[in-house]
Amino acid sequence: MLLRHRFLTLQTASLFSSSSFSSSSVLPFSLDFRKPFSHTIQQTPNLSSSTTRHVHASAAKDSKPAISETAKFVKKALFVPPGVEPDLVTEDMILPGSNIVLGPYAGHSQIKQVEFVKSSAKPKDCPKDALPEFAILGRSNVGKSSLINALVRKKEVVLTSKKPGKTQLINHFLVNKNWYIVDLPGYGFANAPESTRMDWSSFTKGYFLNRETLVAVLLLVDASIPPRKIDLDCANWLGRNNIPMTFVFTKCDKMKASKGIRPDENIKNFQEIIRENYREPPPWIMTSSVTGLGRDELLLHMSQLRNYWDN
Ligand SMILES: Nc1nc2c(ncn2[C@@H]2O[C@H](COP(=O)(O)OP(=O)(O)OP(=O)(O)O)[C@@H](O)[C@H]2O)c(=O)[nH]1
Ligand SMILES: [Mg+2]
Repeated sequence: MLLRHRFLTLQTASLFSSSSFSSSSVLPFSLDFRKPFSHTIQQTPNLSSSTTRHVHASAAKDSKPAISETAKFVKKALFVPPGVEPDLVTEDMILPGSNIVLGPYAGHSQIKQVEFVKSSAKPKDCPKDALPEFAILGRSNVGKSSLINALVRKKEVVLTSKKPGKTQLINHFLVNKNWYIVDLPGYGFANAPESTRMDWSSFTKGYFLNRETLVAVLLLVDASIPPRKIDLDCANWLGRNNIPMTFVFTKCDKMKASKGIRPDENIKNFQEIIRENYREPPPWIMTSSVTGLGRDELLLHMSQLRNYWDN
């Protein structure tokens, strides 16, 4: 059994209902922590979900201020990690700009040291030292390499480019000598025919399916453009294959986004689709590699996933 299944598993549920994503082969999924930490929110959340009520009730009981705009924006579809009782979630446990509740497994999160280890052309060539790792996945040009540079606070640890397709190999970066960040090739080149767009999977498919040390995939989604089918197709593929993931919205600094739609609106629209199709909400977080938005929060989230995985 893959080690990552000790941490969390994505489960398939009923068929997609959204017409834009309807396909007989497309299945939604939900997050489901395995025992002994099975504190998931049970039903499809909406504005009046059980979690919301818990947040409100808890805040009222403790005479805390009313729920913040951020928490409202989260739309009450919280990601509750292992070790947290959903009934006891309070607003101050939610990471700003995300739906992620911080739990007891969160720990040391800052990056003190990072070193490039290797580029692998094939999944079987990846490091074999069994350290936990996070894969950075997303459409070409979404900002994968930039996010890694922002996380490690180095400008050029990873090459970035205006030209899509810069990252061609599986690149392993060792952090603090005990976990990896993995930069992957992007999928969905603009202008490429649909048939070749998902070719990334033939390259990285083996990696996702066989990498036992994969704690989670950070699936990057560009918040400066409206939701793309290919991103949801990718999320769906990961879900069907029980690969844990976190949605990381990038380019949230681009407030003058294309087509006059702002990042927060794009994210809300994306959330609407997610909420329609997922029984349990995956964790998601807003980031900007330009301003550093979400950096520390994402690292904290990664620390709780990693520490639980290590446990
Ligand atoms: N404004 C803004 N631009 C960004 C951000 N992140 C990345 N970019 C820009 O987006 C472009 C692509 O960034 P990369 O980090 O190279 O994207 P990538 O996903 O690694 O691309 P591939 O390796 O080709 O798949 C570059 O011009 C970056 O400067 C961000 O948070 N805000
Ligand atoms: Mg790149």
